[in-house]
Amino acid sequence: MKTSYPKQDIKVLLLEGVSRTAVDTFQRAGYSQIDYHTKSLPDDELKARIADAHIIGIRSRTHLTADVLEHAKRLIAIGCYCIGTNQVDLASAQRAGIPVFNAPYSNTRSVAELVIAEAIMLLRGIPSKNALCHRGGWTKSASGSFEVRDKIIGIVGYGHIGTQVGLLAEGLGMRVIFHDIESKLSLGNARAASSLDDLLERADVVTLHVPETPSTKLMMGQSELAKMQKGAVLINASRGTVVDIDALAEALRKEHIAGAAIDVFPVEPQGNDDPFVSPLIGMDNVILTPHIGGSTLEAQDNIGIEVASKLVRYSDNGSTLSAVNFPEVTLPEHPRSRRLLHIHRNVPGVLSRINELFSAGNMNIDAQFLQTNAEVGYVVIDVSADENQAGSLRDKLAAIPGTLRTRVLY
Ligand SMILES: NC(=O)C1=CN([C@@H]2O[C@H](COP(=O)(O)OP(=O)(O)OC[C@H]3O[C@@H](n4cnc5c(N)ncnc54)[C@H](O)[C@@H]3O)[C@@H](O)[C@H]2O)C=CC1
Ligand SMILES: O=C(O)C(=O)COP(=O)(O)O
Repeated sequence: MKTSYPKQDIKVLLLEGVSRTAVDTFQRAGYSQIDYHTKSLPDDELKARIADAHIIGIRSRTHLTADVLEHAKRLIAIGCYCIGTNQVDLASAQRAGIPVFNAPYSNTRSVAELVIAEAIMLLRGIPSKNALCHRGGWTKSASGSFEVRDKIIGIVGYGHIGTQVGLLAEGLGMRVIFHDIESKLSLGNARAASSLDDLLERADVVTLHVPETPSTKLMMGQSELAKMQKGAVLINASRGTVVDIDALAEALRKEHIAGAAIDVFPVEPQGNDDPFVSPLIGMDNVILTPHIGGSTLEAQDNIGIEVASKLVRYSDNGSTLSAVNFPEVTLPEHPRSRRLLHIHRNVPGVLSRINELFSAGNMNIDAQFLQTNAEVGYVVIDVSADENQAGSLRDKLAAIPGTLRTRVLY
């Protein structure tokens, strides 16, 4: 699709080594200005580079705060090449008229598989045995080694990943209980625990699958860890803010918790080769992984295509389907019309001002799509107009009070 603003002038900034499938997807769609980085960028460099980017693609490490977004004067869309979107100030992006897209399921299975592997490893005490063998030691003993069969796995956050973990665990003969703040349909024989405390008191394996939100911040602190059964194990592949890492280190030192597998940390290095610091370093009974729960080639390749396609679709066509912070509008193409986009604060009177503009210009509207949420309204107008008329309409649309952004798409 040929757009009014030439695609070769649209700058795409891709960070954190997103899959090359993302680059291919952009290139195949005609986008050639791709600035690709394998790491996240320090704040200053991020602000400098985002200043003239039209599209940015990040993973979990890059924080797009209100302050950073202030510098993003030309940004039209953000792609999170992952599930979590906590690293983006979604409200600020919305107020700036910038939709945010992610890949809500592409790495779900990868995380679930890792968690199951870790549950088996931890209940067998493998991390310590492995570490000792590497040091030339030998502990051939069944002491502290258990089958997962018939053990209880307690899943905190029974969403996409949590339910997958539950199904896989049940396939291994585990008993599944879960805790969620929403009422959830139990899959298989899973049962809802009556509370988080109830889950912690009963589970042999506690695994966390909640998003980073104010309600999950440090939800596993000293007192919650103390409520876990002596000898139970903890897995965290959600977000580093969910567990009080010092309290966990202490519970492990005291051998109240027998082992842990931790994939996410309160502070993570900016990229490979940067140093990793954690109070858990050196603990033989802890599996430490560098935030790779979702890092399988299958997942990353799919994510690359999925998120880049959503960004291309928005940039080419205006579709915001599956945006996480924005009214969702999905649109058939009307190549014989001119397409104008108008993003505005959701205040009374904007739509009538838009319609007045078109009726005053005696212009035929071929199609109009509108969606609003509490904060923002998004209108797409297909109109029979020539290039000059469309340009002048855009200027008039931009002058309507409450306007956040306006574009002639094609
Ligand atoms: N380690 C890694 O590489 C990866 C980590 N993740 C993390 O896993 C998280 C979960 O992913 P999904 O399962 O896809 O999300 P989801 O949105 O499908 O599920 C999250 C569940 O947590 C529940 N929840 C929210 N607050 C809660 C609370 N305070 N207490 C109990 N339950 C609560 C929600 O109601 C929901 O059911 C993501 O937000 C992301 O942070 C996701 C993918 C890869
Ligand atoms: O999908 C998520 O939310 C993840 O945590 C994975 O993040 P990553 O793309 O590996 O930085």
